[in-house]
Amino acid sequence: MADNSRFDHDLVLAHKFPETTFTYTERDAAVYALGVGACGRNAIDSDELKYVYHENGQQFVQVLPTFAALFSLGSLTNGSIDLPGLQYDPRLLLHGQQYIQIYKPFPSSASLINKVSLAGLHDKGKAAILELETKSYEKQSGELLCMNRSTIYLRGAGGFSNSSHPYSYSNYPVNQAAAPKIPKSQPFAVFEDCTQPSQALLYRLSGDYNPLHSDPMIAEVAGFSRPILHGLCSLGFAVRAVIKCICRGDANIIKTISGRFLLHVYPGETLITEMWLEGSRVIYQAKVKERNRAVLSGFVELHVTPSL
Ligand SMILES: CCC/C=C/C(=O)SCCNC(=O)CCNC(=O)[C@H](O)C(C)(C)COP(=O)([O-])OP(=O)([O-])OC[C@H]1O[C@@H](n2cnc3c(N)ncnc32)[C@H](O)[C@@H]1OP(=O)([O-])[O-]
Repeated sequence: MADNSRFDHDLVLAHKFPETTFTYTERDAAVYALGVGACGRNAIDSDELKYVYHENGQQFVQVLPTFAALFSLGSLTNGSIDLPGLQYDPRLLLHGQQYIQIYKPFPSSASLINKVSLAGLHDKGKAAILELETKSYEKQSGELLCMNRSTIYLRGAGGFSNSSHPYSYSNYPVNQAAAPKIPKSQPFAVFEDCTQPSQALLYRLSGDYNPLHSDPMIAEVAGFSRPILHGLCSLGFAVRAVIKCICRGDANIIKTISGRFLLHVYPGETLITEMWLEGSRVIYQAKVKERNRAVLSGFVELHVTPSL
């Protein structure tokens, strides 16, 4: 049992995060797109080539909406977070959820200013849950580009408050919570995609260097038979499926992305994304084919109701 006597929720809550900057280039956008499987099955895929190549030059490449999630990585060091009052074993950290609001399409390169705040902190007994909100502004125009809310699941770090009244703080609307009800009906669309055995090694080059995704010994300590895929990589695969099957390749109609990581994915496994359309909201669930287990579920909100 972890010693959480030094876990101080008031200290965590009082922490003021410094503003950080994040600069990316066209190359970063393309490396990210390859990391989440764009063009992985077809190098000339007309919906996806635009994220890695443009005939008039790299400055015209488009940026996937899930690229936004990278902007929030500045709060982490090697995939884990260090805050006064926060007591946990970084090897047991897992990504629980991600919520992204997109306010305008991303330029192919940009310098951003990130304003980070604590959006939630919960004692779940066996785990602590930390939620960080990152608002990213374009440095040049000062315009708000997107907001990320990352939920970090700290196994073994719960039990820091009175178990009859477990501590729970959040400062955002409940309807933005990530787990939608999966419809019982047949999915509107289904998309199957293979992750590569090297997927996590490629994805980490986009900035999440947590060794859980690359080091067999660390993965074993964390309770896995081998390194696991980044949650945000699985999210990238699932949202690509939505862009392809529902948005007809037009990612600019995506307004909000939400996902809850239900179970780990091993690089090399096949992801089957099932999608249901409810007006302008797409509910999705991704399963690993080899284990027939749901690994990710969430929703994508669109600016328009697609005419299909
Ligand atoms: C961040 C950057 C670093 C990146 C790292 C990665 O990519 S790692 C790779 C990517 N990530 C992964 O691979 C992680 C995959 N996911 C998992 O392995 C498991 O879902 C788990 C270990 C996170 C939780 O399982 P479990 O059996 O221990 O949980 P339980 O069902 O007993 O519920 C306990 C409480 O927690 C709540 N809650 C539950 N799940 C989530 C969630 N995802 N999210 C939020 N909350 C969650 C649940 O509602 C309940 O609260 P309630 O309702 O009582 O108030």
